[in-house]
Amino acid sequence: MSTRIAFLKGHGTENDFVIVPDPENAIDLPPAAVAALCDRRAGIGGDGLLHVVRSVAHPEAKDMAAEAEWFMDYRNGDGSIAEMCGNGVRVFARYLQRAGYAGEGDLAIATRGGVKTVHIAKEGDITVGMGRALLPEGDVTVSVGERNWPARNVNMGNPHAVAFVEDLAHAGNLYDPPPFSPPAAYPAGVNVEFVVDRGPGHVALRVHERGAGETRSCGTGACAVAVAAARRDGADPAVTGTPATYTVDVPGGTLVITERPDGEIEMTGPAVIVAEGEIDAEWLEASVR
Ligand SMILES: N[C@@H](CCC[C@H](N)C(=O)O)C(=O)O
Repeated sequence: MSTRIAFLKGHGTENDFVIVPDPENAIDLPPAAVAALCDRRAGIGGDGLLHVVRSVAHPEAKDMAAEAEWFMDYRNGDGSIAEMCGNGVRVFARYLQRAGYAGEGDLAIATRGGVKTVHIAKEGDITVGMGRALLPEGDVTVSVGERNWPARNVNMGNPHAVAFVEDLAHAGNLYDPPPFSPPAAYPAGVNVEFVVDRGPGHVALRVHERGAGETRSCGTGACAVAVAAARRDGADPAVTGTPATYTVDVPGGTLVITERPDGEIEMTGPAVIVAEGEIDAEWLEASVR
């Protein structure tokens, strides 16, 4: 009889994840296994995978264990590693709540992008402190077909290029990464957001996620977009002394982002667990051979 590995499936604004609880870090998840689990036809399907591990049991998180009991070992759907996932960290918190590992209130979660604090309510949306954005200098141009746009570099722990466009349809097919120049701008790849205005403090985006293709939402991307929009709109909170709040519509829902005068960014949005089940360990082993 084959061994079975527990999993759950969840999403935040339809950015969907396979969740693998593994407190003691005992499950081997090489990139091929992650890609097999995230495959939408031959696997469970997901934009990414949330490996739920106690910080003390993971070499990349041991140093954060005093601050945060749990480490979000986040993987993109193609098996690559990413520093941070804004929708994922809310879904991660929802899983911990459901499993009885966390109650209502504030909870610190370790990520490769540092420790994030999540506020868990009994039900409804979850708010996460996303930290500060970095705005690396450098001109970047993003292209789709004959169209080119200047893009703003925003780093939310992971890299983003934000381009304001007239029509989201101009972004075309975002399955493959849109070309950018200079080609060496993002040696480790980049997430690209295309943005239109919907009204004051209200924008909408489509996104190409590094390691996943076009997704229905990206939390770090929505934060990057809110920061780029605030700078464009002359609403930089560090300058005005007033928090800037943007409602960001994504194909899978809506996120609300606030940047405070001290630079700290908060994101609020849904986090839903939709199913739980068991992975056949023999199938998983065979998928990496
Ligand atoms: N969906 C995420 C971002 C996941 C990581 C990203 N694809 C990367 O490679 O940086 C989010 O909600 O932030």
